[in-house]
Amino acid sequence: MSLFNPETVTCNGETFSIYLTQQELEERVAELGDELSSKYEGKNPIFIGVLNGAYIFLSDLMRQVDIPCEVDFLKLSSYGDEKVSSGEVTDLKDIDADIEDRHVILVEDIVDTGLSMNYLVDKLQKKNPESIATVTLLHKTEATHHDVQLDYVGFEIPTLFVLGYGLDYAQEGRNLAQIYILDSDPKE
Ligand SMILES: O=P(O)(O)OC[C@H]1O[C@H](OP(=O)(O)OP(=O)(O)O)[C@H](O)[C@@H]1O
Ligand SMILES: Nc1nc2[nH]cnc2c(=O)[nH]1
Repeated sequence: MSLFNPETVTCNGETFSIYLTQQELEERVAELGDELSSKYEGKNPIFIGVLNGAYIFLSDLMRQVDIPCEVDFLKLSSYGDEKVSSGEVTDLKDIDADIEDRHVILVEDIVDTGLSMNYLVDKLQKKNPESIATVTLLHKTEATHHDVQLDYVGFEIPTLFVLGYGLDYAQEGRNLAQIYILDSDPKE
């Protein structure tokens, strides 16, 4: 456990309260790792992490997977430094691996409107993988209005802005070991 896990944090002048503890995160990530290990036994899957937000979740998740597997990353941006989506996805970095005929496990930190996940599954399908499964640590169920394929979900959460465990507010707060939720409405 981290020695510094406060109940509330201030980030860029806004206050956030604890929502998911380090222990809750560890337990759920271990469950997801077990499920993936069973499902992909003998398939040598490639995990594709979506930078920046998914890097902490992905690194913890992969260490809970006990079968041979690989990793690569891509990067998009739709939020910039804001709390609401710009409504457009910008490609910032593609994967380097050849995923043709491979079993792909696409890993996101959060599905909010669903724009990014929808865009990514379409983009990766064009590279002719054998299969694509999606994993997201967090899903804002009521905020999702794009059609999304979600195969593994860590936690369903309300439509409020969250911070920590890889998720930022204007690039800060990714290093928090727990997940915090904004005390006021994100659009205020
Ligand atoms: O479902 P959506 O409304 O598309 O939102 C989800 C996306 O938003 C975040 O990315 P962001 O653009 O904030 O970049 P980051 O991961 O570098 O923080 C997150 O990592 C997802 O990719
Ligand atoms: N940090 C952060 N990024 C997001 N991207 C989409 N929704 C969110 C959110 O609630 N928090």
